[in-house]
Amino acid sequence: MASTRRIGIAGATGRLGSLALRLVRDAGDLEPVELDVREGLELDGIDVVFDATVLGASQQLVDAALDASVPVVVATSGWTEERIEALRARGAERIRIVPNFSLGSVLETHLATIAARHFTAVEVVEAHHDRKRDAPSGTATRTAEAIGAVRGFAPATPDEPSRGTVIAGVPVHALRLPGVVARQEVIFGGTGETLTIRHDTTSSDSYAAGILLALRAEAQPGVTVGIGDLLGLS
Ligand SMILES: NC(=O)C1=CN([C@@H]2O[C@H](COP(=O)(O)OP(=O)(O)OC[C@H]3O[C@@H](n4cnc5c(N)ncnc54)[C@H](OP(=O)(O)O)[C@@H]3O)[C@@H](O)[C@H]2O)C=CC1
Ligand SMILES: O=C(O)C1=N[C@H](C(=O)O)C[C@H](O)C1
Repeated sequence: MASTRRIGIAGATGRLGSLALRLVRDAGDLEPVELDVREGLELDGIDVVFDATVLGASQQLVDAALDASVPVVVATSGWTEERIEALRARGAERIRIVPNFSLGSVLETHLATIAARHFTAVEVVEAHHDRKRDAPSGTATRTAEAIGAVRGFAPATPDEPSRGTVIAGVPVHALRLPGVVARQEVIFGGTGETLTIRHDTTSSDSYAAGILLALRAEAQPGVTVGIGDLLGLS
């Protein structure tokens, strides 16, 4: 009989962490262990860490997991390409950083990288609930970085404050509003036309399948970004 995988969950009192806690509790093959980064980072007996906290705590947790050779699935936003490259330069192993667990969001970013080959101008507009602590979102940052890696973009009037934060040459605009869960539009501009790729998260239930997929997956060498590989996208 296969053994139960013990999942250490950091941020289990929060919105995403409590969803992960419930999913892991309800899964027959997984067992939850609540971790509080503020109270210490004892990872003995943990098979995989799931992190849904804030960037500073996430960095501490990743460091502790690397020391203890425990794989991590990072849900926390703020892991920019620059921070991920710094992890890789340290030889980090078995870290998966997932900007967004929802299938539609993963597809949106993937489709945007296809469209990026054909357009010379693009902007990203994201909207989230007003309790979100960070801006722009991890998903928008990752989407801009992925688009920017396909080809160079240069926004018109990049230095105007109302033109957003420019990430990898792509202006990113963030809205924070009650009534929204999460939404993102990637808008490409061309000659006489625009192409908008839009994803709406209507419930945090959209994260469930991706979380379980990542927690059950065999940990990959090095640092993996996203769950595209687990969905056959890369
Ligand atoms: N990858 C994805 O698909 C998704 C990612 N996210 C990301 O996950 C993260 C958490 O989001 P969400 O659950 O909405 O946030 P919440 O604010 O609801 O929860 C944050 C959790 O982190 C804990 N925490 C906060 N500060 C610290 C600290 N300094 N040290 C240790 N623990 C801390 C909180 O504990 P306490 O309450 O005790 O302060 C709480 O348990 C965000 O970065 C968000 O962007 C969110 C949704 C989906
Ligand atoms: O805080 C959230 O809610 C979300 N955070 C992630 C992000 O920053 O992209 C993922 C999703 O958008 C929900």
